[in-house]
Amino acid sequence: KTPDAFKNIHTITLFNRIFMIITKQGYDKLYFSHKQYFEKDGIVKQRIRGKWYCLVTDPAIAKELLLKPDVYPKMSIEKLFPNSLFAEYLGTNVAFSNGDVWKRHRRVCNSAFKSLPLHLFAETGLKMINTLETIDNKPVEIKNFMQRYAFDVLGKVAFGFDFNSIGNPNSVYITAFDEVQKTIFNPLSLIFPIDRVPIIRQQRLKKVNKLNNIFNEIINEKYKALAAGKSQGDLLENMLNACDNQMLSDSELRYNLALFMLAGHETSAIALATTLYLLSTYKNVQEKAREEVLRILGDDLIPSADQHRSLKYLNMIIQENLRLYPPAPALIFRELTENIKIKDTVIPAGTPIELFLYGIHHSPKLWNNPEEFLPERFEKNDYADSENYSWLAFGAGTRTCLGNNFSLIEQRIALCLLLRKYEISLAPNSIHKNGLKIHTQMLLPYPLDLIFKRKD
Ligand code: HEM
Repeated sequence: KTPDAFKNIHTITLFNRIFMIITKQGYDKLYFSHKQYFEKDGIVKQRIRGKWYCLVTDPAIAKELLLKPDVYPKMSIEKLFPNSLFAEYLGTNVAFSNGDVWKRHRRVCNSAFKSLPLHLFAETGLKMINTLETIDNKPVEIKNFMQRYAFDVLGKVAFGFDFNSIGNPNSVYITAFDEVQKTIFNPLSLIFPIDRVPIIRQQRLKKVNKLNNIFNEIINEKYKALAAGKSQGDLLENMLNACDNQMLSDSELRYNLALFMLAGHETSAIALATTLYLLSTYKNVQEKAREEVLRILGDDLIPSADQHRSLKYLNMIIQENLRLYPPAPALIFRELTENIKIKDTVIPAGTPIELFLYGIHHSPKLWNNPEEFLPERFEKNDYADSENYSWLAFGAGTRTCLGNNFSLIEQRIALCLLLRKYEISLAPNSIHKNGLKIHTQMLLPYPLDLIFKRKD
């Protein structure tokens, strides 16, 4: 029986949600097919495994939830996916913990992310552009290519390790990661917890263990390198230095490395793929961005820290892309420890709430012509200016994305290198010629072939 509190809130039926997942419809469809309710009430509900969950697009509620993490803590993975391999793989980490445990993890991670090693980003960027050179003028499936670039950036910058997936698409590392990603991060697993079936669990556990062994090996190699006085300035090294007084155990370190791979790989790759799609479609924007890159960088291939800040137009493009196609279209569930009032409805304590930022980013109440790609709308604002909670691509408040600068550096380096060298176009007869086609909850575009024609 639906409790009174929920009676007036529109329901997305379980059938509807399962149908969307099976037919690979993205979060864009979820918003547009229920837009009238999101716009009228700022909230809809769905019932999963006997419990009501709410999806919220009201920016005032977003502010309330994000500014009071103690009242609205993140729901633990164990509660979200009980006994799942997802929970086992990610353990206790900085993104899913709360309170003092989160503070301890975040302190160590903050010290690692504080000074990002630009030289390691640059190294991987140059490798990426040199590989592209060998496929000059032929269609490149850019989502996969950018996944490999983002994977190698994480390897180098976060772990000081060369995964070499740009050089070798079948590298054992990316294969091990993909296998885990495909099997344990399945959107249907929230509804059907098939991980608990013993035979399936055993098969999947083997894949998780294989990947965990890779992470353990990386940590051990790093200990040895540090003992031998070898330093690269990567994040793992900074974390180990910050852990002198045992703030994180080895397994907690591993859980965080696994989390960085999860949080920072697909997100950045999607952001780059969708930006390149936009540049290939809006040639005037591409030309203006190229002109800025050449003007600010001169003969430098990789932007310096100062040049990163001066790339104003490129930053506007990146920000507008993250508004239109937020790679994390919904935040991790928060669990209400107090009742919360939305319009005239009181949502009772205990209800899981998901901030649906795709809906916030596309709301006509918050944005003029929300479906249009207009980098100029960010002319006067910068990333920090999300005061009205209408732009939340990296979240907000104390739980804001730890890797936001990491990803922005990675994106700017790739875009500078590509814009300088190539004219970027959609491949002829692309399925995306009338708009980007997206699938799954992560806003992944369907295979996206682009042509990179060398500019002389
Ligand atoms: C375009 C790229 C990225 C996007 C759009 C993105 C988005 C987000 C968002 C929306 C959150 C907040 C989640 C919430 O409040 O529920 C978040 C948190 C987080 N992100 Fe990112 N992220 C990106 C890249 C990265 C990278 C590259 C890393 C690491 C290398 C990273 C690591 C994290 C971590 C550790 C948290 C949890 C922080 C905490 O709870 O204290 N992210 N990210």
